[in-house]
Amino acid sequence: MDGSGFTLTNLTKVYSSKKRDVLALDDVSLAVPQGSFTVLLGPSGCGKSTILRILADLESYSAGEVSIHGETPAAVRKAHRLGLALQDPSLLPWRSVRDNIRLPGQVMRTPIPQDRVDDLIRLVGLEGFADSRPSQLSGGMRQRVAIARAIATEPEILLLDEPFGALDEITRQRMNEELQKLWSASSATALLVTHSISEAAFLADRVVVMSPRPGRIVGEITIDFPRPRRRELLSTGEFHAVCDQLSAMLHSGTEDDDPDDLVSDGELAGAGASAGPSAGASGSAA
Ligand SMILES: Nc1ncnc2c1ncn2[C@@H]1O[C@H](COP(=O)(O)OP(=O)(O)OP(=O)(O)O)[C@@H](O)[C@H]1O
Repeated sequence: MDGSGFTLTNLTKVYSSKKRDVLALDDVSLAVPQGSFTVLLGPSGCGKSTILRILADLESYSAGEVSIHGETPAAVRKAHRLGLALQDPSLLPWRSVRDNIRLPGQVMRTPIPQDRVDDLIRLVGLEGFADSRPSQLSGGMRQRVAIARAIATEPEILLLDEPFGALDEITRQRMNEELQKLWSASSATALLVTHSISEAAFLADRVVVMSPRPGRIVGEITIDFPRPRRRELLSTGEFHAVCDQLSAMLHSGTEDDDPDDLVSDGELAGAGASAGPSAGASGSAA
């Protein structure tokens, strides 16, 4: 391990099909410091999930370089050093809460000790539900199981794709406080994608703002509200100021947005070959 966290260098992703090519990421460069909590914020279609899927080795990329703690995404995935939670919790319906949380240990052939599984169930507030099936849980409870499963093997890297996107505002905020607690107790490098400005400002050490068509980074803000952050933070002037700054960045990235995300082969060839750093303003807030 080289202590460098994640590094994306001039990353370009083109989704190709017979009908058309979509330039989903255009020359994206990003460094996520080890042990940090970074949030990718942007509107729908800006390529947030594509970045996350590339890091998780679920998607290939067209040009550029990706390094996770000095290694390729494939090497990190094969070594089971990654925890992943997606918008759809994708639990195994025939397994109990306890057995879903134990699953990654079984895949790794390194069983998770029973007392750790019990601790995780307590940590995510599901005491009394260890033997329940996913169908007997609410959406928020299922997401808590998914988060517990993602951190069960104490992964070095935690990738979270809008894990609470389908939840109501109050449950979502509570889950964000829990997630922050769980992450703070670990040493994981976390990357979460969202289109919620307040969620980004609440959770992140650093918010990276993206714009769509093609997906690119338009700026970033360091957020240094002390932790643990509690919901009272949401009503402070400082928090609103950070949200305003993020909102301005988001809008600056979409003002001259071309709604046509289709590009010609010639443009794609140029995009793949260009090697300049992403456009980016950087600032410090709070
Ligand atoms: N498998 C695919 N085939 C073709 N195009 C795709 C595919 N996946 C994503 N795209 C396109 O790539 C672009 C980026 O998609 P991506 O899902 O990464 O965006 P996102 O920012 O995560 O959006 P959302 O917030 O809606 O999930 C979009 O234009 C999308 O239509």
